[in-house]
Amino acid sequence: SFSRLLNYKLKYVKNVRHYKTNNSQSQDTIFALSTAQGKAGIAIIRISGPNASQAVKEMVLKQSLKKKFPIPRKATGRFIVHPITGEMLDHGLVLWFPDIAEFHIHGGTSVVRGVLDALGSIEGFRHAECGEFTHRAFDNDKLDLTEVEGIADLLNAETEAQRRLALRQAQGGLKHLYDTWRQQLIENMALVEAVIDFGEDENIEDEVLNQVNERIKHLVSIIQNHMNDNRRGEILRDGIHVTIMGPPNVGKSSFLNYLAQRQAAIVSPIPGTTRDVIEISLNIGGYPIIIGDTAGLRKSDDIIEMEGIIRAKNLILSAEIKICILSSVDIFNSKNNSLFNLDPMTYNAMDKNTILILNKTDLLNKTELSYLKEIFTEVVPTNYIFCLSCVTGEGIKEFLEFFVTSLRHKYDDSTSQVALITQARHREHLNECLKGLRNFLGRLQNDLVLAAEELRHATNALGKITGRVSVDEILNNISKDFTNEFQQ
Ligand SMILES: Nc1nc2c(ncn2[C@@H]2O[C@H](COP(=O)(O)OP(=O)(O)OP(=O)(O)O)[C@@H](O)[C@H]2O)c(=O)[nH]1
Ligand SMILES: [K+]
Ligand SMILES: [Mg+2]
Repeated sequence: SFSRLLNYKLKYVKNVRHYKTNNSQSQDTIFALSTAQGKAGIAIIRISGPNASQAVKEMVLKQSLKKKFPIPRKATGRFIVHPITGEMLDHGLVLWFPDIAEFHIHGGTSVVRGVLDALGSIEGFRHAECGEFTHRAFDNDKLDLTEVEGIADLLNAETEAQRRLALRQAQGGLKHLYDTWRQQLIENMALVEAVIDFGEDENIEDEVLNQVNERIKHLVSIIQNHMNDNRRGEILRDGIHVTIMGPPNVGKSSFLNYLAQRQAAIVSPIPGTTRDVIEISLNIGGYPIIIGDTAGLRKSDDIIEMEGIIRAKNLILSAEIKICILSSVDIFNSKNNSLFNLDPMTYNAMDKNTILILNKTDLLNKTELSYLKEIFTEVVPTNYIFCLSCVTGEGIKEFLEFFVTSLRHKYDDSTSQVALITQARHREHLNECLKGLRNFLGRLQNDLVLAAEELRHATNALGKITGRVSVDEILNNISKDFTNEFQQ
């Protein structure tokens, strides 16, 4: 009956998650130095493949009185010898994880060379290609693409925020999410296909399709929510772009140098000193910041300065955070002029989220300063105004406290329930998936076959993120088995 067939189909797709690809390359036994090149206290050599245990047998057990194979996942101190000559190479720790052996040896160049050469002399063993261990883990379904990306990001992480983000992904945060969604899609697809192939009772059909409709609608809203993250993950992974802007000579380069704690940009009393964009990477409160100093904005006839201003404007447009610097003393002195003589180029580049810094406060007294702040607040579009001095450092601590708090507010990843999207690639495929699901919902009432095609498309898009086998393959298998069962 129809319901029996449905059950069968659902049972089948439950196993899809464990569907595996076979790869002949993974038959070789490979080895490599897993720790960094060069002299070090300890070096770790890893051996992986079907014959990995051979390395332990030939280099640890053969010449030893202790013939017992190491207990899995337990480090044991052993002599390591050359498999052919029997020459003693080192005394180190041997670890056995089924399919992978590790030798933890002394990190001297000659010791490492000796052990690697010895491994190479074992029949069927070869040195691993770059990234081959990870590749193999992917082929063996131990890691999916997002986990591989996470591990790469973990190696490159320079700040705490990047490390947290990468670790979450390396541990399967995204994989789990996308696999769950994909599984749901496949289940729903099986239902739709069952109706297409074997639907006979309109009541059951309607009931099944209504159910599918509801579930897909729900999933659409979940995916939308997931994507509605202000690109936090992607921005954190690449670094948060902060641009310093403002008129000439207000202390933009001085501010950059203060944050960098070095003379990264040239500072001089001559307006128009900075022309090229100067970008430096900083770790501010655990967040990766790429901060750019720019040419002072003003009308100019100098072609080099004009080019500098064009570059400044481009950087301002692409900034995630804009810091506008003005000179408090200049503004104070022009307080009777319209708009404080504020150049329209600078004024127009400001918006309500711009952080405004009134620099050079060491040249004003307290009364002048608080008066200035009070009247100036009315003129600018932002509420974030800080008074500081790049010469005395006064006020910079307060600015940094605010800055880190607002970074946490905007980019904190630890409050998110699920892992964050970290690459444009993920977003593209998710968009593709959403498109398919929306089309599916639109077509469900009119053309079931076309609708099913859209669902398949959406499922494939998710599979592309995790790098899992194409859905067509799975479904062909399902259909084949299903038809057999039906005919019996
Ligand atoms: N008194 C005082 N002088 C400052 C302060 N910050 C910068 N200056 C001086 O202001 C002048 C201009 O500083 P820069 O850092 O070159 O200013 P800029 O905005 O980068 O200038 P351009 O690159 O030419 O647009 C230099 O003589 C600095 O020493 C400050 O807080 N107090
Ligand atoms: K200057
Ligand atoms: Mg400058």
